Amino acid sequence: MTAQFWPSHVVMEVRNASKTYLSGANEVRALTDMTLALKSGELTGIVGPSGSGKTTFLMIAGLLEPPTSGTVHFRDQPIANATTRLNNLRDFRRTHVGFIFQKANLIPFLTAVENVQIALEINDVRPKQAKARARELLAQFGLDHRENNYPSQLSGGEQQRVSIARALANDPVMLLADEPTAALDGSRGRQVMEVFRTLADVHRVAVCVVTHDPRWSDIFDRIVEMSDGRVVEVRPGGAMKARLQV
Ligand SMILES: Nc1ncnc2c1ncn2[C@@H]1O[C@H](COP(=O)(O)OP(=O)(O)OP(=O)(O)O)[C@@H](O)[C@H]1O
Repeated sequence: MTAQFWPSHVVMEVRNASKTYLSGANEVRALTDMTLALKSGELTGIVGPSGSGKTTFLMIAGLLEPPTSGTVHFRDQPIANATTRLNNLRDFRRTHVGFIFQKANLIPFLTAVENVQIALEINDVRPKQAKARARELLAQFGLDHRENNYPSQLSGGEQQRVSIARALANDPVMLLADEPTAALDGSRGRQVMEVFRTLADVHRVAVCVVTHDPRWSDIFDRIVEMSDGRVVEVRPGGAMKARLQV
């Protein structure tokens, strides 16, 4: 039996969430009554025009922004709503959620290996083990020869790969990525998407990727299309279609 047929469960669910930002005197409605569950072992792509609320959804699902109304549930237990102090969930985020943003956001005065290592040490992994794990992760992304370089000495694509290694350091149950391949060339981009596919299939991580790039649609289980702060369509991606045809 292959991994993809193992039962999956809902890891994080955003329920009936709306989000309004204040922009000067104006209110901007970024999400309207959005419900979406992210399941273990599932690779979800989120697509939609600029300003449709994709990043806002990731921020709410990742407990970096509270919804204005609605709730976020972790394994069926409510974990956040409009009144939750998200600072109190910092430890929870560190141990359960991996984030990858458009920009790598590495710490400039730490080397590549130290940038990954620190994510482990914050979670009480001993320095020696943390370094070994960090080196292993960097090697997986073809960065073994770059581990002692500082971010300013790395290309944009290399920096992004370090940030992916950092996001995976603590074995998150959920990985949220916002345009992770935007700074990568085609083959590096595919390599990253294939890592996400493996994380979902083998490690049963719930992976959710915001992307504008139509080349990856074959690799997703499902594609969620957003428009104007709402989900307008959920369709099977290529991975799910391939399975249905087995
Ligand atoms: N911090 C903020 N303050 C004010 N308005 C915001 C803020 N963040 C997002 N918005 C607004 O909310 C709406 C949704 O933004 P969001 O970034 O979620 O869209 P997106 O689909 O991710 O866009 P893109 O593809 O351009 O990244 C937009 O109108 C945006 O301008």
